[in-house]
Amino acid sequence: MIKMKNIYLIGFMGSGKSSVGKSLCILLDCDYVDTDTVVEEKNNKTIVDIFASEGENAFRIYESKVLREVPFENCVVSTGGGIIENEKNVEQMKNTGIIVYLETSFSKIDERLKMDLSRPLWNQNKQKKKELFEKRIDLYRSCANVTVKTDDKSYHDVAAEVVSYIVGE
Ligand SMILES: Nc1ncnc2c1ncn2[C@@H]1O[C@H](COP(=O)(O)OP(=O)(O)OP(=O)(O)O)[C@@H](O)[C@H]1O
Ligand SMILES: O=C(O)C1=C[C@@H](O)[C@@H](O)[C@H](O)C1
Ligand SMILES: [Mg+2]
Repeated sequence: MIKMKNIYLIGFMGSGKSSVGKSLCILLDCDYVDTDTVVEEKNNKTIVDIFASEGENAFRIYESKVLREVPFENCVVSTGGGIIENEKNVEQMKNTGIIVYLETSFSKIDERLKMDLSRPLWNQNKQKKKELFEKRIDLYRSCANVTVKTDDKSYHDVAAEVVSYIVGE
């Protein structure tokens, strides 16, 4: 079996990292890790509960630890929206794979996450969400090897576009 570099999907909440990741790992027939899911499984708590009982900093420590434990090859990794806020996380993703930024507009994310209560940093006023979005855009752009716009595409189409970039690498 030919081994491939990891593919790390980054982007804001609701950009489709988890949805695209599942589709992508089927297309590439490789392993799959969703860092948010692993944090929840390891702690036996939802992300909402971790934020409420231990705070965001504790979540960030769990998240970085999970990233460090991901195998160094053959995985599609759907990351959490804030993983790029820690430079060491970015360094590790750069060293072990290709970073794919799923670029999505704020208005599209707002539409997708309208009823969502499972993301503590989305569950705050619109001004704060917008500020977080603006603050992170440059971080996502600066560390990405590949950027795929998602606004008017299904997540299957986004996954297929990622494959076309990877095959062309
Ligand atoms: N390309 C798309 N078209 C339409 N809906 C989408 C698309 N991508 C994701 N969604 C929807 O948006 C919601 C959030 O998607 P998803 O959980 O994959 O985002 P995420 O980037 O993993 O978010 P988080 O950073 O919080 O983990 C889901 O309801 C999903 O079905
Ligand atoms: O953007 C963020 O900071 C987050 C995104 C989600 O994937 C989760 O990692 C958590 O809700 C925090
Ligand atoms: Mg996700």
